[in-house]
Amino acid sequence: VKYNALKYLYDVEKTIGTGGFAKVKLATHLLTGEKVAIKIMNKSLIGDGCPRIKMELEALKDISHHHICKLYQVIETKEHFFIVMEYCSGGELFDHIVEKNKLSEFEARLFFRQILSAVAYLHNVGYVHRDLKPENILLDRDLNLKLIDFGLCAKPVGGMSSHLQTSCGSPTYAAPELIKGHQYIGGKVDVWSLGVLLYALLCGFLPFDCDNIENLYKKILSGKYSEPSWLSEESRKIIRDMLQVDPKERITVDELLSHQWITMGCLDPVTHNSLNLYHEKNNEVLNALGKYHMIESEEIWERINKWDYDYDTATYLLLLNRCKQGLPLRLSTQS
Ligand SMILES: COc1cccc(Nc2ncc(-c3ccc(C(=O)NCC(=O)Nc4ccccc4)cc3)c(OCC3CCNCC3)n2)c1
Repeated sequence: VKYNALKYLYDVEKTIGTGGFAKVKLATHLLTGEKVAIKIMNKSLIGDGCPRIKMELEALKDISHHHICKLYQVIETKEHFFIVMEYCSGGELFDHIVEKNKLSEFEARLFFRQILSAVAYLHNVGYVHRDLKPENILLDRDLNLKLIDFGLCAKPVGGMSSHLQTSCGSPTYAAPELIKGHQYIGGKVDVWSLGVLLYALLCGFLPFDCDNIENLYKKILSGKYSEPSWLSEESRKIIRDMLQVDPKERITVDELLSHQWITMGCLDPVTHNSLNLYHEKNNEVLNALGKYHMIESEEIWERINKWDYDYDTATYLLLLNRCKQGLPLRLSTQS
């Protein structure tokens, strides 16, 4: 199927993922030749004026963190939303763990610190993820982690403390209070999922797993899981701190940032700060764009600095990415 809205802008290639409402296609941004992931949603499937999509898109526009997949462009037509996102060429963390069976404590620490900084940043800007699982954690070409929210979960408007009723996310990683349908604090739900995630990284299998949902729920509500012999005392402790059934007993994200397991090996505490400057102005990229369009770079910046998430935004952000990796800035003329 050819999408007219993408013609002359992107060369759409294979499908790399399909979810409930959406499918994701690998594509090439024609002006820069960079790979992107385009999440295509059929409006008729989503119905009711798509408020959750609009909420997610507003969230994504606010988010700029080196461990969260970047939004490049949004195209809306009568029947579709096209969400152009950063493409992670390393695939899913899940496949990476499966292939390595389990990670050493050192490797798990490096990965987990990256996920923790992404979640801490999200909470700091007032969003809760609520669907943290290996399928939603991707790897870029340098094995840096990139958090995504493939499942399209709504984000709380009222920031962290608002009690959220809507339950979403896969039960395997879902906190006890979430599956009990109780009122819950979003941030605490993410900590439970982080605990399940770290357990999976260190053990190569899940703490609560079952062939049927009933027993899975019972196990999660019991909070009982096995501790394999190879787990160090510190690993057991941080997992225990996160997999507390009672949210009030559960460690907070802020406490996790400087947990002894996190800083082991003389590592600094994890920070929620992003390495990306918000709406960063980069003169090297502006000069390259100015030359290409034969316009003053200041005038280019006037357009870019509106952050309309149109093709210009995508081009600027893709070139900014290349510039930060020390790669040459190229603008293809065959567009
Ligand atoms: C090399 O082989 C491979 C193999 C597999 C993948 C790749 N690469 C690759 N890169 C990029 C994507 C992608 C990025 C963002 C979104 C998204 O929906 N963002 C929205 C979003 O992140 N909201 C949000 C985030 C944080 C807070 C609030 C809101 C969706 C998809 C991808 O997808 C494929 C799926 C497949 C099923 N499992 C999940 C990934 N795949 C490459």
